[in-house]
Amino acid sequence: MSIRIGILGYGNLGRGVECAVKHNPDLELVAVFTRRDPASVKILTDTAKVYHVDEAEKMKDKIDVLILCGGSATDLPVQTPKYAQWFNVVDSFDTHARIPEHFANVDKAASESNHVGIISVGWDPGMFSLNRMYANAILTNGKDYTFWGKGVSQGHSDAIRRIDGVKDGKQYTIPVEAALEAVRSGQNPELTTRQKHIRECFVVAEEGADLARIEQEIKTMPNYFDEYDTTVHFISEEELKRDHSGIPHGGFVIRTGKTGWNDENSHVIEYSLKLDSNPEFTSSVIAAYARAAYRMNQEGQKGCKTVFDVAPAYLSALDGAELRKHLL
Ligand SMILES: NC(=O)C1=CN([C@@H]2O[C@H](COP(=O)(O)OP(=O)(O)OC[C@H]3O[C@@H](n4cnc5c(N)ncnc54)[C@H](OP(=O)(O)O)[C@@H]3O)[C@@H](O)[C@H]2O)C=CC1
Ligand SMILES: N[C@@H](C[C@H]1CC(C(=O)O)=NO1)C(=O)O
Repeated sequence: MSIRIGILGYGNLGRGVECAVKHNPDLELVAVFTRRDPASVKILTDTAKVYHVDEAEKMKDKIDVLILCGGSATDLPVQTPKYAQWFNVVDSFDTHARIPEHFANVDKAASESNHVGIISVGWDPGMFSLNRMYANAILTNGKDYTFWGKGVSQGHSDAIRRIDGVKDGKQYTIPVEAALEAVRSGQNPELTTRQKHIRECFVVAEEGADLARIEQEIKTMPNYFDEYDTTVHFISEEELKRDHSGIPHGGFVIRTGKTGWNDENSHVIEYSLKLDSNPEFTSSVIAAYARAAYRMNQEGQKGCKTVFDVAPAYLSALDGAELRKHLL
């Protein structure tokens, strides 16, 4: 029997999840929920329907896992705990500084309703988090670094679009070459947040909007831009569509460490991603964790989980001997 999936929020990530479900034969898309007029939202899966979010609770017995695809800046802090009352949920919440608060809110709702809520699923947080954790557990005497880009951060782009007077926008994260070089050459440098990345924003402003205010709001935005050197370019909708239509990204986690009685041996662990489509890759991770959420709940588990709490076998559509073929 297929695992019945619902999507709440139909943007880049929502479209990516719809596509990821197609690539997972044991998953079936049942419904897409939106805050907009459902008639205005066109999906590509003809066996599913679009509903207004107000209809979601009525479908709690028709959906095994609801995937929250809203923005982290303002949507998920409200939506994930709300819908965890009625569903197993998975989200991609990535406002790193607010994850503890989000975890507590989702854990309360999911525990009380006997559901599983897996938060902060994707690549960072998500797969990069897992690899940082593995590397630190293995090379206890070491140092690690995370670099992203050059690519489009969906979280930062969503945060820009939420600013009053912004019609559309995209944010590129760009690693600082000197920092990359110092890490790769094994200098183990101490680097501040500002020394590792710069952020470049391309913004389409509403007619008559106060551009200086928008630029200031972006540059001083806590948890997103205030610790970075950020540039803001105001462009037309046509230019954004023509020059910035893709959502590529990537990056890597690297940890160097030493072993031996006198630290005589050095080791390097590296995990890297090169993504044509940030949303489609993120959605592929989410689809695997939706499978896990369903299975864990079927075993009687409940409450909020992160990628650290999910045994890898829950993620795979394979089991038993087929799964163990990955050991070979
Ligand atoms: N952990 C990780 O590694 C990653 C996390 N993310 C997270 O995913 C979040 C979502 O990113 P993304 O999907 O790019 O954000 P979008 O801005 O594309 O979508 C966010 C929400 O906005 C609404 N929306 C989308 N398009 C429109 C439109 N044309 N008009 C009006 N409303 C619209 C949708 O809700 P509705 O349908 O209800 O209107 C949608 O759920 C990011 O904020 C980021 O935090 C992303 C990538 C990686
Ligand atoms: N959550 C990020 C995924 C990675 C990319 C990123 C950044 O460019 O700052 N941080 O984490 C996203 O929304 O794209």
